[in-house]
Amino acid sequence: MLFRRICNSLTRFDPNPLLCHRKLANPLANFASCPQFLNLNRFKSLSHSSSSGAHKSFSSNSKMGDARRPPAVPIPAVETADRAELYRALEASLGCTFRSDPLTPNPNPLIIVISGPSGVGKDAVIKRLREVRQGIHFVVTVTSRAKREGEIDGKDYFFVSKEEFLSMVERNELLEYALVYGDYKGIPKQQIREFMAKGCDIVLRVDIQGAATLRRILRDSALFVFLVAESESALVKRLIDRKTETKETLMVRVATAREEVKHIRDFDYVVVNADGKLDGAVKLVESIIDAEKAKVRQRNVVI
Ligand SMILES: Nc1ncnc2c1ncn2[C@@H]1O[C@H](COP(=O)(O)OP(=O)(O)OP(=O)(O)O)[C@@H](O)[C@H]1O
Repeated sequence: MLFRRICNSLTRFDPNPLLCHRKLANPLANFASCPQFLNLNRFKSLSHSSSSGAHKSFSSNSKMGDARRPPAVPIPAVETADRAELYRALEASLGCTFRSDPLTPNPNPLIIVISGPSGVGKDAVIKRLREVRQGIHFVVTVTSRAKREGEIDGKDYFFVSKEEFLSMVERNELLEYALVYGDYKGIPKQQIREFMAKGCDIVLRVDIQGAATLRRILRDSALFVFLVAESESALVKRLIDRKTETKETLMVRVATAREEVKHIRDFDYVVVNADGKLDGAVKLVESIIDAEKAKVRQRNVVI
């Protein structure tokens, strides 16, 4: 008898719940809504429309207790009913159709600022990160410094004259710029906008001074990662081995590096790039990005 009643109530509903968009004919009128699922939908629509881009939490009015009310339509025994049968019975009992679109919006594109003392391995980490991770765009900075051997214009930097650089500053085309060791370096805004619009995460490589300026401009809307070597001695050896410095610039870079480590507190994360362990450092940076993507309250950057 009970079994026949269940069958009768189930046959009144669309046999394919995944294609059923209309409101199910619910035999129990007072079960016209299902608060717990309406709350999920509210969560979705709030998140999608939110100007802050932050994920919203469930409504505090959520009556989770409703889910534990005795089902209005009998639910078949889980041991004997097949999945489709149970699914339809749950929909019928709750009086709504289960939606299959994602419950959470896509995470916001991130701006990841990677900084650290000279010679710590910023370029090396970013180069490897780009090899192993999809969907990130490394912003090519504009610089007035001379090209080093092996560097490619438009790939490593955009090399421009001092005059050209200063006219970009006048046209407000740079997010941030600075005079570093006698040369100008700046971040073109347009490139960031273009790639964020495509959904890419943006990686910015800046020195400590640049990171401090970016922090003032972007505040918590960007992610700041500080790279360090495992020790001061390792950092100095790395700079010497790179063979790109004169003895004068080497002195300046080493002296500056000692000061720069003190700025670590202005960053969100610190990553040790230990000698011979470049991949480990890159993995940690990737984990940080992944964790940021899973955050309920997303960073939301506007350039
Ligand atoms: N984990 C590592 N182990 C060994 N060598 C490394 C490691 N990371 C980077 N290096 C080497 O250290 C040197 C400095 O690295 P890199 O040029 O990437 O530093 P940087 O922080 O970008 O420096 P700068 O700010 O002066 O441009 C390079 O020769 C690089 O190959």
